[in-house]
Amino acid sequence: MSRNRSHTQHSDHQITLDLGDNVPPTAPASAAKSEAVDHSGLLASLAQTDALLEQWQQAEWLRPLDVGFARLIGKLAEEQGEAPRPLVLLLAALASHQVGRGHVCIDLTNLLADAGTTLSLPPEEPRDTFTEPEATQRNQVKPEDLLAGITLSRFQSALASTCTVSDGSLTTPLVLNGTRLYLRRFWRYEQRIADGILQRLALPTPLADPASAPARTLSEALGQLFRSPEPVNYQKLACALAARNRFAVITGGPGTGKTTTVVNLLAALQSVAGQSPERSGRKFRIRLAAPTGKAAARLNESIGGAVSRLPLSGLPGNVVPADIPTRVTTLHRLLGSRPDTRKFRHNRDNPLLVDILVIDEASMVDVDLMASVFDALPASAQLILLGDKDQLASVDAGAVLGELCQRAVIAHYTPDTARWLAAITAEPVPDTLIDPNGRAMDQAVAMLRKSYRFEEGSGIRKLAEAVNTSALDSAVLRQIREAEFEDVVWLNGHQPKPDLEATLEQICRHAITGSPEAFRNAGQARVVNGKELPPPVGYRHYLERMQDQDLTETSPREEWDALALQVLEAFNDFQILCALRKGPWGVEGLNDRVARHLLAEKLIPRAEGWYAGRPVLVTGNDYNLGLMNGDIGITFRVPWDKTANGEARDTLRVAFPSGDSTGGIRWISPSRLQQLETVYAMTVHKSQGSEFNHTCLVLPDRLSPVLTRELIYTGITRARNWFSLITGNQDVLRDAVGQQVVRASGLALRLGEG
Ligand SMILES: Nc1ncnc2c1ncn2[C@@H]1O[C@H](COP(=O)(O)OP(=O)(O)OP(=O)(O)O)[C@@H](O)[C@H]1O
Repeated sequence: MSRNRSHTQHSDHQITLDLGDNVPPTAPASAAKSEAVDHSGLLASLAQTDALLEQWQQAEWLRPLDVGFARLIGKLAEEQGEAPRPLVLLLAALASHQVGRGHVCIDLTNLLADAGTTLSLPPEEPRDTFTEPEATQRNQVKPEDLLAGITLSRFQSALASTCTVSDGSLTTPLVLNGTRLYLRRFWRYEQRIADGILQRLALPTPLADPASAPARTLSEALGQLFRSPEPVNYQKLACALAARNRFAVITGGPGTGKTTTVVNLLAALQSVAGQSPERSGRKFRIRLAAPTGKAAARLNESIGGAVSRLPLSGLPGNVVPADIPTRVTTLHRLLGSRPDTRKFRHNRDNPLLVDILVIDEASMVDVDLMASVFDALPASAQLILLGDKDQLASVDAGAVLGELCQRAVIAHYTPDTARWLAAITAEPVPDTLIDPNGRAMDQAVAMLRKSYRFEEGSGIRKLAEAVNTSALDSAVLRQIREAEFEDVVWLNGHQPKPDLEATLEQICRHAITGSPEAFRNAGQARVVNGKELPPPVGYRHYLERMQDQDLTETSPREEWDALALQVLEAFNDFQILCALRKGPWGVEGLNDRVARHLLAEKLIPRAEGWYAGRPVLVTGNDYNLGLMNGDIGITFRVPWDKTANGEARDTLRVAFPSGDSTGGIRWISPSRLQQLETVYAMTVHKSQGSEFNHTCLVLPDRLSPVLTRELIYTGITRARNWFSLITGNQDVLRDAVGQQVVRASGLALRLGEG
């Protein structure tokens, strides 16, 4: 998953399995130092391989699911009268392991070239103390040692000789495509996505001829919608490109105008529909969706304003605001998720009633969900994906958006596309983006390149760009260490290896106040886009707002709702983000510690269990309660219940935003909430799709595979106005940026072939 990671050394082998005649059961110290310990015996018999997989499972290197899958493959082979091959079982377990790590398949060439890095085994978690499984890890035979003498042709001949593997034309549980080995389900997801894209790209477009009536309408509409002069108006180019194709991707960093662009695009498309004699002026049915409740809520908030600012009256085709939806739903809701099954209500047999579907935050959509989207869309429906290609990929397998945008920076527009774009938009397409050998897929990807949210001197912008382009050199590091930016501070950047305990205390103090004094001019009088910003805050801010209320049992519910909304907004003004989950630098450790500090400051009444002020993060979808993974609520003490003699009685309720644009609140009793955690600290993974006024990114004291460029970039870009960094070691930021996520998949290849 990550490149450039230090390689595991061979010096600490201890053979803990019975290796038969080849190798003594416990390798002597001298042999342990040798690079040449032969582990091939472990692949000589099924029993040996099975025992090895069992050991890897015990050490928590593999999931029970991975080992179970390998055994199932063995059983299937036996049922077909075939002697199961140890190598096939090993590869089956490893392919399943890779899926658990977000890869769609396992690339056998990469596996042989560098098994340790490819599999991220042994797992590296920066911890000082070892639990029992971790201690056993130290004695494991490592995959790279096991595979040391094996060649690609040996893999291939083993896979060719079993009925459990095919090229996909047979219904086998494993599929081998070139050197990529898939679990069939994932091969199918990828195939369905590729087919859905290629089929759409091949559909004829009525806009192909710039002189045609629909193309002229599009051109006129875009001219009305984009009036302000820009050296190159990438938003306008993106609109034209996405309007032309039944499948399109619009990618861009924070504040580059993805929402603005898509709203303009939808207005332009409705304009074309409104003028179309074939449609008799009937407008398109449009739906907007996002992968999580949080992301949907965020788009909900911004889209209404963007639609209301549209200059619709000047557009051809009689476009009215109601033609552009402002309600955003989650993808699961849109597709019709059903309890206890991965299957959705909408599918090939029951497609969605939609002409255009827009998916925001598409980087969070995994291959399973994306394949379901294509299944549920009518063949002629237009799909537009929006997202930031540089963010972390989905938690589950796949990195669809990232893969589709692999060539986005240089665009690779063919001269034909460039001519068409110039004719429709009257915008010049820079020569650097033109490539006579551009592929069909390239013609459907648009990248927004100018940030409208962050001004030129913004440290958040500068830092995000430096991380993204690996240009985090000592000059940029010095700038953030020496607080040369208004919006960025590295709170302990002057200490190369700060003391653990002192740093954790510093994080807690920062969590309470937001440390405005650390920012330039104490964060005072900072003007952004013509508006003066309040200085940065910490958690004291929302807790004081909560305490400063004088509502009683007779106060109308709307007043409680208004208070909850204010407190939730105030909570959104600060968020600690961690790279890790466990350990002192992780979410679990910091949540405890911050709560204890807030208690000591008398800002909360207790630090454990349920209490007024406890912020919680929902960690799984709950359709009965209408809560989605990622939703954040705050616990309130409310006087709504009555005792037996009719007196008001205080109880706790958790206030969640209703998730639509109504600004309503859902009050839920803590006992009804099943999957949640306290959220003073949150992982960067969980923060995807969210944005906070002030974000504090906490990085641990040493590198681990999870610390990647994508993670750092995602953490930084969650900050809207203020960003603070605290590190356990000064080098960890630069080293993490040197590690990039590369997820194995064949989607780009399939699309390139198409
Ligand atoms: N062409 C433009 N001219 C001036 N301001 C713009 C333009 N495009 C976008 N903006 C402004 O920049 C800000 C960010 O725009 P928008 O919300 O569309 O970006 P985004 O890429 O969707 O952001 P996010 O990072 O939140 O996904 C908004 O305040 C918007 O009004």
